[in-house]
Amino acid sequence: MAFIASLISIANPLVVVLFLVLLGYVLKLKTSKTSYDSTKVPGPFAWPVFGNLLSLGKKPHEYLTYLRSVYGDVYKIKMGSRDTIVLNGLQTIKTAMIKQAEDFAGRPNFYSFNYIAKGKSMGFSDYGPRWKLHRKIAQNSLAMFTNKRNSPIEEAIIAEAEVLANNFLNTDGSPMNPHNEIYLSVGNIICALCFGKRYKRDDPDFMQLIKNNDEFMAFAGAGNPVDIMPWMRHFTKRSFNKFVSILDAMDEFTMKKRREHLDTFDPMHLRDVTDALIKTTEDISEEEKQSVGLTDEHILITVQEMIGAGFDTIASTLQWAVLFIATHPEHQDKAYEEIQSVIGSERYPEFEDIASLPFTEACIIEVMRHSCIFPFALPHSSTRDTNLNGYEIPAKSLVFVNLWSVNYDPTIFPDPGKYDPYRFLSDNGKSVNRSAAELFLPFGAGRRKCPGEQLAKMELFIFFTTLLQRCRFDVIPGKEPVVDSKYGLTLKPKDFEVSVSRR
Ligand code: HEM
Repeated sequence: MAFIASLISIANPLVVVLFLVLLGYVLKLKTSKTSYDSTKVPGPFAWPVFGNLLSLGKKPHEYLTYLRSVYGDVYKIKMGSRDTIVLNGLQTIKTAMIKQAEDFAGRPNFYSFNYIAKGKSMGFSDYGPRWKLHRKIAQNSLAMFTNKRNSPIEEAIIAEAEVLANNFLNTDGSPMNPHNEIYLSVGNIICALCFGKRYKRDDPDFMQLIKNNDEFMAFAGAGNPVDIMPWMRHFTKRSFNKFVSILDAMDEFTMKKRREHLDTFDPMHLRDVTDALIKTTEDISEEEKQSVGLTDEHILITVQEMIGAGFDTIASTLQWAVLFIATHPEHQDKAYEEIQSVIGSERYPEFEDIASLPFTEACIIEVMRHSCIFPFALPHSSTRDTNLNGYEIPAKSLVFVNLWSVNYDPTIFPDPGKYDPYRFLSDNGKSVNRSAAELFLPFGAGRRKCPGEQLAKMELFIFFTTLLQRCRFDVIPGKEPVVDSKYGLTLKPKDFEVSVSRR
């Protein structure tokens, strides 16, 4: 009691009131009778106002995976005052995302989602007829340029991989951080896809796009507290306005590109995703659009989504790839020998080589498992009252899909912290073990599964194989990289340096 009296004498009355409310809350919890109901989702104690936020730590995916061992595959935490269901483990996540696909295909109504792509994004909008049509349009416009054999995008990736390998080799064995060059190359592929053009590194438009993207990632990666505690918008106005101004710059950039495209648009010759979307606005009838509430603005702004989703994801994965390969010279040499025996050094790798390079492909699959760049997919929401594994889940619950709990499940992948491509090779080592590769879900599953999977696989394979064909990556003695991640919108490796020499 003396402690409370001295607290009252020194503290701000508001803090004291808050303290007493918390104390009352804890005492009430301790004294109230708990009646056990097996259909109620279990979970840890949550504080008022902050819920479990303060326990998440710097690596929320690791903490939430630990909670799986206490509460099982389905449990509840509070993000601020918001109930959040966390789904863990391969079978439970597949049941929710595939068997009960409609029940869990929603997105939460986060405050910041109203501002991304002027609130007209496909990826951040809730499930329903408008989303379905929007998703179909996005998927078709991507597929037009990424699924075809000899697609122009494949040519652009091959050319850009050569640029990347040469720029690495130009460092002449001095210590280098691969981050910037990888970002510029991957950014150029997104530009080729969306705007039909690869840029010189110092082109002003290209530099603007990279700047916008960097700022967006830095801001969004730090998390928007207003999403889970909307009342905080009154205290974070200045930083939220900064976020909105970054989004405005991104809108302005895509509008400018759209105007340029409209000046030279030819419906018989679609050059890129922007053209494909312009044509879609003409092809779909007004009645169909109106019946679901989709506008031309929704359709055209989809290009911004491709840039946002297709840039950081692939660039982060490639950085991880360089890190793992430099720290595992035995795997690097084996992949190099495989590439030499199948492709040699006279021509550059193409996507169809993937079928003849099982070890190299296994190295990439293991990069995706180990790096787990999306530990929680994107936030989901339940679309109706439902039941999962015997637990009742109310409509509109915020749902986190813990993909990390799958990639790092030791019962599926023994010693999960080890980079081991052999996990994904068949016993005779002559082919990829496809069943093993299906034991984790890097692109999510079900209705919201990533529509960029095909492009991502093509890009990762061509960049990775070309780099290994041309370059040797070594760690720098005395400056060995720490294999660890920075938490953000995607998990990225902590900064590291390697040296590059010619093969
Ligand atoms: C290594 C590369 C990539 C990985 C690991 C990845 C992974 C993911 C994951 C886990 C999701 C969330 C799924 C969910 O919410 O359940 C997602 C969504 C999405 N991804 Fe990717 N992605 C990659 C590359 C790309 C690329 C290249 C594009 C497009 C150019 C793209 C476009 C999208 C879009 C638009 C969504 C939202 C889908 C929706 O809500 O319906 N992604 N991705």
